[in-house]
Amino acid sequence: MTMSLLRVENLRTYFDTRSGVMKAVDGVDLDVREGKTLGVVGESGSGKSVTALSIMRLIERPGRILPGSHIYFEGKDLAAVSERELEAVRGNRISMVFQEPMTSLNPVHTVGNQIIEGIRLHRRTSARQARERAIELLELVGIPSPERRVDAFPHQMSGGMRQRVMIAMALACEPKLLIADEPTTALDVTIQAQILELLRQLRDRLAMAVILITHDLGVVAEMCDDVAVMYAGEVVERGSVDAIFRSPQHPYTEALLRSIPLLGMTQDEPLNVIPGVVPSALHWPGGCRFAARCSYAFQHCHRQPPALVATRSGFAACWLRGNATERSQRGAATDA
Ligand SMILES: Nc1ncnc2c1ncn2[C@@H]1O[C@H](COP(=O)(O)OP(=O)(O)OP(=O)(O)O)[C@@H](O)[C@H]1O
Repeated sequence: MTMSLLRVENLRTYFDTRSGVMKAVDGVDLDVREGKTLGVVGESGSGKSVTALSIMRLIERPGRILPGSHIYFEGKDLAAVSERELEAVRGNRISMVFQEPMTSLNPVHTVGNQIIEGIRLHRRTSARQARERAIELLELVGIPSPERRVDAFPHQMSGGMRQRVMIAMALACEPKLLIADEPTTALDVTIQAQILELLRQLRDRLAMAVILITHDLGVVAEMCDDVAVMYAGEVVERGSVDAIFRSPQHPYTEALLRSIPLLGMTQDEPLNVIPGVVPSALHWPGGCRFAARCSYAFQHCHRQPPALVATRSGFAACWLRGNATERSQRGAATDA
């Protein structure tokens, strides 16, 4: 059994907007095992990015992480530590790679200087040593002629190369956990595959854990050990990829799996799209949030929210799955 590296419990992140309180993340539990990859999947707006940003405590006003949220990592609750303590973790023990490298890289500095800045923020090294380490990192992420590329500016590189630079920056301090939020969405399909392959190699070589946020269950199948399925600000199912792909217990997971394009399908064959839309984070429905789109829903589903309880594939929040536990006991159920 692999040890837990990160445990998120009852994470709630709300945004106070003019129209009301957006309950973007509303009681999320996650578990990331040491050296393993957790895929976080779900439709747009389900709260994946807000969850990732909350783990790093990068939520800015009007957003707030609510009391009672816990982010346990290396013996600390990151939801409760001081900003100063957090700075020692961020970019050092936990790093993040975002979707669009051009918005994260500074256009007026060379990529080398940006990597060096990251290294020197957390490590006492001379400028020369840091530059050598930057070249080493560029080589590690597969950038050709790193001695020359270290002095290049972001706009002189292709999208794929820039994403490699972002990964190099994230790895500068050999983090125990890398959070990658849709790291390949902005890239061409062939480059996407290369970046995912690079992430997989680096995870094994550096023995780090990865949280991979994606829309794409095909990517989860290839890359991840565990998966958490998010819907409307909650995790509705989680467990090992093998078990959940073989035997999904939540109707939403089932529907997502049915919507994966299969090899050999022609472009004009319709995919199984899930009818209906995700409800608004301003007004989550009172019962199961998926009930309005669920073909199995019965009356009770619309009234009472189901708890996340143990199933044969992991944990699922569905009244069809022997869900006798009330929501107030959710914590106990997820710890079981
Ligand atoms: N700064 C903000 N102010 C108000 N609401 C926000 C803010 N950031 C996110 N939200 C809301 O939080 C909800 C969750 O957003 P989030 O970006 O986490 O979804 P996601 O699952 O990552 O979607 P996508 O796959 O499109 O990135 C959305 O309803 C979004 O509108």
